[in-house]
Amino acid sequence: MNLSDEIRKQKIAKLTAYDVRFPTSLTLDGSDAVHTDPDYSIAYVVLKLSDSPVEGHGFAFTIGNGTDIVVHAIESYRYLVEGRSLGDIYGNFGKFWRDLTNDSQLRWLGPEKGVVHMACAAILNALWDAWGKLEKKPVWKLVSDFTPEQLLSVIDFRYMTDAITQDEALQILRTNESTKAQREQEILKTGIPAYVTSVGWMGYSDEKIKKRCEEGLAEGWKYYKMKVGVSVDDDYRRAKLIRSVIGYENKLMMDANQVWDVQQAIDWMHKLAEFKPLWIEEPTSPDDVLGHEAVAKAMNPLGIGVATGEHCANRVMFKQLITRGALQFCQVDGCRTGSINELLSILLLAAKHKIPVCPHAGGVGLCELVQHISIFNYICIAPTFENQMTEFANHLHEHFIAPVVMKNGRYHAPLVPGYSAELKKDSLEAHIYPHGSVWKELTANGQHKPRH
Ligand SMILES: C[C@H](O)[C@@H](O)CC(=O)C(=O)O
Ligand SMILES: [Mg+2]
Repeated sequence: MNLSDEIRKQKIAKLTAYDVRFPTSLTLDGSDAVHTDPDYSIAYVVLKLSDSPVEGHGFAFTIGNGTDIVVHAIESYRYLVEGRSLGDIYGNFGKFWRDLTNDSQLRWLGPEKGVVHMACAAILNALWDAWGKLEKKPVWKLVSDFTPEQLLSVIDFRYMTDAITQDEALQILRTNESTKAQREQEILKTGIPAYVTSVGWMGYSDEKIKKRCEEGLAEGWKYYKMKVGVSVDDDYRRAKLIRSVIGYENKLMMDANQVWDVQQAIDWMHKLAEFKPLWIEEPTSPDDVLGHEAVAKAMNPLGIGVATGEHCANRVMFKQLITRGALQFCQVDGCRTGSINELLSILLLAAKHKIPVCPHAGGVGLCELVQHISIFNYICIAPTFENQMTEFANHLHEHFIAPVVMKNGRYHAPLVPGYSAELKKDSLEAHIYPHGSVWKELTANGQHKPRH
């Protein structure tokens, strides 16, 4: 990896982690069949450097209670991060990724899954943010400018080589190399396609759903997602309502958030099939590869795909799902798997199998992150927008220093250096849990009761 001396000499001087929560449960933004009252939250990492005012900011997304556990886990990795030079980290990022995610004792809590993996993702996201800022590039541009060989060097291919070899990955990247510049110009002009989730959260009234769909149409949206899975009669009524507003020329997707047994998913979706959903998302347990495969087989004749990924812990799970034909839409998440290093291996595997990647972004800050992933995926790995769109949820963007820019239902490429992950100072301070001003006030007036 080519690194300037300026970058190489920096050390990570300090890692700080914060528990930051937003009270979205008050309005039921983000609610679904199983997460009925989420408070969108992040375990937020700030990395200070030894010889530069640049800071790396990153996070893992959570939905309230338990964010403190992720913060604690992040702090357990401090000894591997503080004092490390950036030359050492970025110079061989694949190796650093392995050092971090496979700490010989902490790995027992995963490995590469759950709270420890989310903690690693938050730290790695902050490192990518710092790298982008030091190179004065948004992260999508930083990664897109890598040569195929440099790109491969940040990936840990262990556990993937039976599904995709480094040579196959190199081939995919080399095939796209000569036309990268063209696609970069294209996305700078027109952005990338997106779909909107915030029209159909489970806790919204019919009136609110109708209004949100009408607003969506006026804003130029073509793809809409609704939550399903509590009552089939309610789902039927809501799907009919949404279709009556958006018509059949626009696309509708459905998300069950893991609520069903396998056969129940199949039966339920037969009842909703007349609304022609493009996909059913998370029909059953996120770990149930065979279950997803069975649902996919049953949905195929109905023209409905299976989408999943927001709860897929790592590349190994994606390997099972993709190679078994158990998903038709790959919903990688910017914080659950091990950041860009691991995402790259999943994107390459998806490209090998011609599976569209539609990153998950229903949360706080996820849209800010995943726009980078979709952009470099399009530029370097999967140069198509056929069924390949990025989720958008219209909440809490105002708290970020460089929020997403949406126009006509499309993300416009972020131009600010870094990973778009940095919170405004005031927002951070006000939302720190439980002592930030927002939480103090909600607790004092009885709108919030701590759950422990
Ligand atoms: C709890 C989250 O809001 C979840 O419902 C998001 C999700 O499933 C999605 O965006 O997709
Ligand atoms: Mg979902």
